[in-house]
Amino acid sequence: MAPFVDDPRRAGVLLDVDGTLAPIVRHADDAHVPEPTRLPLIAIARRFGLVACISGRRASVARRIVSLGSITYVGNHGGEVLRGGATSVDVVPEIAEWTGRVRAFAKDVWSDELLRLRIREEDKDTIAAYHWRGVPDEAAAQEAMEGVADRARAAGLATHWGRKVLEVRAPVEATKGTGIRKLLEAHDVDVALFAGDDRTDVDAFDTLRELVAEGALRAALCVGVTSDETPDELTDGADLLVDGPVGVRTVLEVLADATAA
Ligand SMILES: O=P(O)(O)OC[C@H]1O[C@H](O[C@H]2O[C@H](CO)[C@@H](O)[C@H](O)[C@H]2O)[C@H](O)[C@@H](O)[C@@H]1O
Repeated sequence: MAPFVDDPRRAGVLLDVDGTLAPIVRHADDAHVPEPTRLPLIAIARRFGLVACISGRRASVARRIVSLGSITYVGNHGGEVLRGGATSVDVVPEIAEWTGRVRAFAKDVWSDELLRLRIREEDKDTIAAYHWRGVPDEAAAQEAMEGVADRARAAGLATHWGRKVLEVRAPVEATKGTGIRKLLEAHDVDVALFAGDDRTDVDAFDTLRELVAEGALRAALCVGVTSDETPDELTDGADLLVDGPVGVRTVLEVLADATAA
């Protein structure tokens, strides 16, 4: 932690939201960041050169979940950004062009069978997400989602699997890594850490390491947040593993306490 707390104004703290700041819950709409996590987050947001959330959520929804308006939110896995204090979201134009096709696919693919399996849709504007956490038969739901993913790819769309969620997206290169790269180009920091719990977060790890190799960062720290659903690639890619959102809270408290003076 020394490179981060020695000169916090030259350090970036980048955080995933669901499963990292906000505990995983059955219904996506119920997610929130607990107050004991928000408190050190608010403290470091005042002291560090860059604090941002890099989420698979829409940027505006991520801001609602975290409930801190002063920091920047990169949303939809790098597809959009809501800057600190801003009221409008910037969407990657090439992705925005696909919104109509993603929506048309989502309408076309929806069926009585998906309804019977109790699969839940999440409309993320440029992304259609399908959730099956806690449905009566999760295995059957996941199998049905394999069919949806096949159809999406056949329609020229991209698919991404997360924690009991399938996402159908534009076939445009946008990841948490591309979002972080753009963000760091606009912020003069020497070191950055990222904490995340899912496959999409490994892109962020990779980009931080690329930035170190390119000389754009002096050091990076990749924090993997573990659960009973941790993908192997996240464990393999992490420099440090912490146990769930409570472990992340501890990291934030360490950063806040060490920079309090
Ligand atoms: O990148 P993140 O901020 O971690 O967002 C990833 C996805 O998070 C949400 O889904 C996940 O959290 C839900 C609430 O705890 C949970 O019910 C679900 O099973 C998880 O997959 C969100 O709904 C997705 O849109 C995000 O892509």
